[in-house]
Amino acid sequence: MSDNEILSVFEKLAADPVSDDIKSDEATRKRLYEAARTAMLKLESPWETVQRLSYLPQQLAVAQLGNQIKLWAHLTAQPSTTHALAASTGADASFLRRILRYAASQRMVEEVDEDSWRATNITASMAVPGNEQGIIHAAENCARPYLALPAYSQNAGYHDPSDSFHVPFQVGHGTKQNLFQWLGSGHGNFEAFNRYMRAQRLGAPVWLDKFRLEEYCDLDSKTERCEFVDVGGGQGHQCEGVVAKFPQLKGRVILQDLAPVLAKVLIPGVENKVQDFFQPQAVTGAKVYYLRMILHDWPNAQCEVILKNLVAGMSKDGVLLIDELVLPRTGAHWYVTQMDIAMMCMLSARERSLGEWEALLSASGLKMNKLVKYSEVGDSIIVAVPESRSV
Ligand SMILES: C[S@@+](CC[C@H](N)C(=O)[O-])C[C@H]1O[C@@H](n2cnc3c(N)ncnc32)[C@H](O)[C@@H]1O
Repeated sequence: MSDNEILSVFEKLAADPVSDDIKSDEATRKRLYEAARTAMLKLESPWETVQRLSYLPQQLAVAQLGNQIKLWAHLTAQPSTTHALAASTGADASFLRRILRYAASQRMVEEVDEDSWRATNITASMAVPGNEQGIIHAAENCARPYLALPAYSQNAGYHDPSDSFHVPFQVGHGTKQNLFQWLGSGHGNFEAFNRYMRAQRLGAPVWLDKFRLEEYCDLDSKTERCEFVDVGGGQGHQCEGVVAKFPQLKGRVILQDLAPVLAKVLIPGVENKVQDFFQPQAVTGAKVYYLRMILHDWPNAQCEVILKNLVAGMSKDGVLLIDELVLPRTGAHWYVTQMDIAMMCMLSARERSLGEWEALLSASGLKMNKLVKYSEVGDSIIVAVPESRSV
């Protein structure tokens, strides 16, 4: 293909609306997105690189501000003018024009004409309630720790942190508490954290679509036995999913987390039980203990405590389901690598490769029985059983 042909393909892609065929074919859309993203980065000049990196935090700040004044929601509802938006948001027109002009240059909105704007796919995405919470969580809880990584490392040495009380988080927020203590004692934005944890995988592949939970739970159980415990289950969305998928499930479904998290959660068919996972597990002998995005929050030493507490409470036929990312040996996706750095900065934690998972399980008295990968980027269910078990 000649340079001119390449140019016309890219220009057409940039100018035209995304075709319905591409929109309805997620695999092709993703391939195109990744290819265009890589191509853009390959084309970048040194000046463009420094501009992109230096002003990156502005995107997050403007995204949050637009949600604060419902700018994105107003524009998603209908195209509008600077003055009409000033009237509906309460912001000054001159201030708003500058925000909108920046947003248009990032395709967060589209500039139709002078002082005339309409929504893009990005405007609408920013206004989705779960994404709005993600933006607040990133801006208020995470951004300072990320930016503190160099200062922290210069002082602490350039190695993996291993203690959640000594990570960029403390430097960024000027605190001695770790993330969960800090959020739980009224700092930062706990509500945004909790609501984003619930929403962050909306639209992403769901483990229950690929993993056959019914092979591990007794759907017809007539006993009081607990069939499913979501350990550190947050707002209970996975318990909710289990109950919705298996309405016939008779056994108990239990949601565990810290008291402030469970305070406002009420899901029909799900029992709430306050449980600190660093303490012995109070619900013993359950069929399935499920941990989603828990172990990636902690360094190995704490993960071992969490896992050993579960092993001690497991009966002969119980299993542990670990719902986490598994890093490939090479070519990890940007979603996974940015999550890994987030875990490092916020909690001294990490995403893990297959070998790292196996080592952690073995150190905790467990072994991997099965691995079911349910997303392209590596979301997986690791089925683990006590090491002493024969299968
Ligand atoms: C990253 S969130 C994951 C929540 C949920 N499993 C999910 O997938 O959305 C980590 C959860 O661990 C909980 N947590 C933190 N420390 C805990 C502890 N010591 N005992 C029990 N839960 C804890 C938090 O309150 C939070 O709900």
